[in-house]
Amino acid sequence: MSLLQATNISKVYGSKRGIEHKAIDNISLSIEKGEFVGVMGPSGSGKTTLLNMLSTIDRLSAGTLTINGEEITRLPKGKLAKFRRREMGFIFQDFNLLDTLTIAENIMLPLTLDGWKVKDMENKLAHVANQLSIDTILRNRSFEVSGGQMQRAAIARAIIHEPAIIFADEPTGNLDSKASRQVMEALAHLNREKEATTLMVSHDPFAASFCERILFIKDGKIFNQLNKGDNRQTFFQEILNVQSMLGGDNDDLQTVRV
Ligand SMILES: Nc1ncnc2c1ncn2[C@@H]1O[C@H](COP(=O)(O)OP(=O)(O)OP(=O)(O)O)[C@@H](O)[C@H]1O
Repeated sequence: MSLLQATNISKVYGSKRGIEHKAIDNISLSIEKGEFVGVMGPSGSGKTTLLNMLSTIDRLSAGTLTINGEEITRLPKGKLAKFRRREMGFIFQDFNLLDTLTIAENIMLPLTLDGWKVKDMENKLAHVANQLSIDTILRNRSFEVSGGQMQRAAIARAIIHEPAIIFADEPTGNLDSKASRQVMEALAHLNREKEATTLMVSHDPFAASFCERILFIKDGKIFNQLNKGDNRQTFFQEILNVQSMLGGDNDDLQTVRV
C-alpha cells in the first residue's frame, strides 16, 4: 500500500463575485514509502494548493486522501490535528523558526508539544543536530545564524519526531546557491539514509534535481512526470526541458549551478 494515496482530488476556490476557480482539477497520485517527490509548474499552476491539500492544511473540495493507512477525509478535527503533529514534518520557505527560542528549543518543539521527557528530547536533539551539522549553533537564536543554518534547523525540527512524511514548500526559496546546495544535500541524504518520505514544491530546477521523481503541474492538472536516472546533472537538463515546454518562469541562469 502506498504511504500517500490521493484519489480524484480537486480544490475549488470561490470568489466574491461568485465565480469559482478550480485550482486543482481531479488529480490522482500516490507516493511510496521512502520516495522523494518534487512538484513543479508555472506560477499559479496549483503547486502550493496541492501541497496544502496533501498535507491536510487545506480541505479537499472533492476526492479522498489516505496517509499511512488513515483516511484523512474522514478524521474529525481533533484527531486530524494530532495526526498532523505526529505523522507530518513541515519545512517552509521562510523557515518559521521562533526567534524567542534558541535553535535547540525550536528543534525540540514537536517533542515538547507531545510531552516528551527532557532527557529523551536532548538525546534526539543531539542526533538530528549531528545529522544536519548544526551542533555548534544549538544555543544561538535564529537571528544569530545564517539562512542555510536556519533552514537546516527547520529540517531538524521537521524530522525530530520521525514523521511518516515531510512536506517542504520552496525550502531553498530564501537561500543563496551554496546554502541551497547544502539544504538539498541534507534532504537527499535523509531520504537515502533514513528513507524519509518527502514531498517538495519548488520553482528551482537545481533544487528539484535532488528529487527522485518530479510531477509537473499545469492549470491544476498533472502535465508530466519525470524520474531521475543515475545522474543528477542529466536530470537537471531534463527538468529544464519540461519547464520550457510548460512555459512560465524558466530561468536560464540556472544552468550555471549544475
Ligand atoms: N485562498 C485562495 N482563494 C482564491 N484563489 C486562490 C487561493 N489560493 C490560491 N488561489 C488561486 O489558485 C491558483 C493556484 O495557486 P497556487 O498558490 O497553488 O499556485 P502555485 O503554483 O503555488 O503558484 P506560485 O508558484 O506562484 O506560488 C492561482 O490561480 C491562485 O490565484
